[in-house]
Amino acid sequence: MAEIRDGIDELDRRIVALLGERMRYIEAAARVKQDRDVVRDEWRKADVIDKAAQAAEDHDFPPALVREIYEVLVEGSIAHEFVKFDQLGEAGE
Ligand SMILES: O=C(O)C(=O)C[C@]1(C(=O)O)C=C[C@@H](O)C=C1
Repeated sequence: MAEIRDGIDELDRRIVALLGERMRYIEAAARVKQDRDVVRDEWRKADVIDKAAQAAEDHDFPPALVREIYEVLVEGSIAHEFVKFDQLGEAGE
């Protein structure tokens, strides 16, 4: 059991490292977007979640669970992007 848990812990470190890498792209998006109205993009959110669900099927992981995880992930990313977007605006004022 200890070996299994070590394996899970190692994978979790890698998953969180990748999530951090994803968040750096969110921050890049905040720098590139010119208008606060385009920070939230519902079409793109649905596109991201659909692609993640497809990837889940490819990797034998429940797609419905990935949809739930990505709903939280993308909403958290949007919230983070708004914070960064607003900070950039304040810095430029
Ligand atoms: O694709 C974008 O425009 C992003 O900013 C990335 C992202 C995401 O988390 O994938 C975040 C905010 C948008 O609403 C849509 C998608």
